Amino acid sequence: MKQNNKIVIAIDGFSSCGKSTMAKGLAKRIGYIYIDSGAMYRAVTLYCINHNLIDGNLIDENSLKKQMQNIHIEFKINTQSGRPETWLNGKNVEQEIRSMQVSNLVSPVSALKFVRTAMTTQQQALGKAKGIVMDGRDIGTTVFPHAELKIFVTASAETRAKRRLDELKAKGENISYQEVLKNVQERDYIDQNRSESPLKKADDAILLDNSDMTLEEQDKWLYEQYQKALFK
Ligand SMILES: Nc1ncnc2c1ncn2[C@@H]1O[C@H](COP(=O)(O)OP(=O)(O)O)[C@@H](O)[C@H]1O
Ligand SMILES: Nc1ccn([C@@H]2O[C@H](COP(=O)(O)OP(=O)(O)O)[C@@H](O)[C@H]2O)c(=O)n1
Repeated sequence: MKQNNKIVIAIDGFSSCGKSTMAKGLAKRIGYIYIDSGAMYRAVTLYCINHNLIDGNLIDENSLKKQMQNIHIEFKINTQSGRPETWLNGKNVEQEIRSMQVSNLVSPVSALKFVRTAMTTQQQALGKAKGIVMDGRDIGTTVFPHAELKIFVTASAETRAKRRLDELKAKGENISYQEVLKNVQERDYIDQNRSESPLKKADDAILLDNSDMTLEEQDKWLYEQYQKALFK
């Protein structure tokens, strides 16, 4: 049911396929709130790193479970860029959460049931009034199963790794294509095979393979899907 003609838009898909770029662009164009659900899982992972809850690949699940109540995640619009930034316990962590250190640990943290329950509850609260574009892995399947528009984005792992590599290099990270490709493939595997709300296309989601699409072409395509969903 639309509330004052506002709907919920879920954009799920594989790592680094362009979900956030598409979601941000559409939200800005139609005046919706944009929520990067991945940033929330990244913020939990950063909290774990900062509080020594991860040793190698081993997560101190009992301690993390007790400390979930200490993890407060907010999104605040940067007045200069106009873009939302992720804040963890009162600190702007938008840059830190995008590091490879976080990217190498976020999938195991995100596979924990109590982490997913806490994040999903917060995500659903954010979308209560509709008028939201949320991107992630399980938005159309678990967080907003009744979303009026669901998109599932994919592209070849090699294309996605190249896109992420270019993004990280532009931010000054010194990293190899092989390292990025390995992280993309590992996270896709873990995300798809975890027992709790795994990454998979919702039956009623529209599939988009944007391997050969430009930023402009995918934005145009997404806006057309939004217009169709409004008048469904
Ligand atoms: N169609 C596209 N062609 C080329 N680069 C793209 C395309 N879509 C997104 N990108 C770039 O790929 C990188 C990852 O995009 P992002 O939206 O962060 O992916 P995701 O949110 O799926 O992880 C960004 O640098 C973005 O500008
Ligand atoms: N709704 C979501 C969003 C992200 N995640 C987890 O968080 C990780 C990082 O998500 P992200 O969207 O920031 O990652 P990228 O697609 O930007 O590489 C994913 O690899 C998942 O493990 C999740 O489990 N559920």
